[in-house]
Amino acid sequence: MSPAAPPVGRTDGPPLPVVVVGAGPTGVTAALLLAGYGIPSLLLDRWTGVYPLPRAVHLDDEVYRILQQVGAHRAFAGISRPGAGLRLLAPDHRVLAEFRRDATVEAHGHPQANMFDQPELETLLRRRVAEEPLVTLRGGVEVTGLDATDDGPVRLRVTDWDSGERTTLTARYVLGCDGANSTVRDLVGARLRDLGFAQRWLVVDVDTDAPVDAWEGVHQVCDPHRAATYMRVGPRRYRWEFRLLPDETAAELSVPSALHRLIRPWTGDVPFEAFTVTRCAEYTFRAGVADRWRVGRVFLLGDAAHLTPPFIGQGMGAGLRDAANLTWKLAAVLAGGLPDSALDSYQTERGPHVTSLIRLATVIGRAMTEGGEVGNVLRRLVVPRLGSLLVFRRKALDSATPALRRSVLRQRRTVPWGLPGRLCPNAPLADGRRFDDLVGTSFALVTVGPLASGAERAARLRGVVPVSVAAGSVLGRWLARGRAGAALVRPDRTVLAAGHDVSALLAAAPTLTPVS
Ligand SMILES: O=C(O)/C=C/c1cccc(O)c1
Repeated sequence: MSPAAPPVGRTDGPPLPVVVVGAGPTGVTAALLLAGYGIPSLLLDRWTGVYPLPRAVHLDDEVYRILQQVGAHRAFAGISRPGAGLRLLAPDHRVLAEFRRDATVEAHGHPQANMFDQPELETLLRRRVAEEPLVTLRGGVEVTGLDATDDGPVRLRVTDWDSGERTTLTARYVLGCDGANSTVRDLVGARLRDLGFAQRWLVVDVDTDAPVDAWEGVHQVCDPHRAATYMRVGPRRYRWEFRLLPDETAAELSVPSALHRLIRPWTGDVPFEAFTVTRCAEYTFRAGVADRWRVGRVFLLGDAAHLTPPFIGQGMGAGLRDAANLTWKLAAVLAGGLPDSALDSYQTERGPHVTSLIRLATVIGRAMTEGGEVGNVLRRLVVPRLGSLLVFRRKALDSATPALRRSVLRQRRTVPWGLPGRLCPNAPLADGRRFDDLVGTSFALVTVGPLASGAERAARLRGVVPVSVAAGSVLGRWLARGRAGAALVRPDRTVLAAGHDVSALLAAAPTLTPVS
């Protein structure tokens, strides 16, 4: 924790630019991204340290790019291991379908699937916070009140858990990243819309140096009698999840003999004593999306805005995607380069994206658990054909997740093959760097061949990084596939606009640095 919060932001001082409530992965990432755009923030959390128990275990290559943007990718490489992919298995563990993930790094510059231990990730993100002068972290405090009007600063009442001292802060914007039971969501009157999925599962985390001789990807056992998930998370760490049947309690399955029976299909003859169970707890996996992600100048991010069952490993990443989507816009608004109304695009863009991933996760969850014996027959027929679904289908240069198809930032409707709304690949460039290394926190204009000197000057004046590529290069081919000669790419790597008129593309780039 930083020694003390700055005095600014109290009601008697100038408002803070941004207060972030919740210092989990989403909140910390949002604060670090804001710092990258030069925006100071105060990060508040109920606890003083990192929550010690494992939760999320996977992120994909798109989300890895966000960790790169906050300078955490090298440390993350040290604590994560590439995942081999996803297998859907029959009750007898025969493989029904396999979706391999690539540990080489073609589209986004990082392995496609990455397994990790969440407390380790949070610890390294906190280390980045400690290095970052623009982020002040205050732990042990709770937000107990919020007054949000549409145009004035937000007033937050904050209570210190130890001393009971109450402070009132003001902020121009507040980001509620305070998780599934979000206080901020309640205080602004937003509601989580239930998407009709609730299943009780037993989550078992294990530490061992005993060999677990299993395929190094995620195993999803489709079995209405005992659906299960298994995956290796780290050199010594393993996760199992078992669906609880309606009449079962977590307690009865948590005793060593019952646990041993459950994990034996993977551990074989290894004695149960070789495994240290670090957590064995019941979770209800739910699906839901908040009705409003913005109320005045308060925004909801991460689990405060949406809940996803874990079956495709996209839960935590969704929060980091929220942070990447919102923070550059907030920076542009605070710099005077975009109107406040541009922030409405946050829910417009992120809502459909996260909803489609939640729906896919629930489809997988149901495919694993429902239908009895008839379901088992159907699964044998249908599951091998799931490869046509997004997330499962990963071709070179494809994104893992859908394009952002709706946005108030774009005037025209996009066409299915078009680049707007898609992520620009983090492709290698002629000088050996990759796209993200060159572009950093700026807008970029990707063109085939160099820009004319006037256009290059105009780009630099607007803070847009020109990226000229050869027609046969990865990005040159990507532009051609999108039937465009140039693409304007936002700092969150999403294509804002594409076409052939470079001046029109440049004019669409907002200012991210203060307008004097
Ligand atoms: O699709 C993948 O590569 C990973 C899927 C995944 C990851 C973590 C947990 C899961 O239940 C699925």
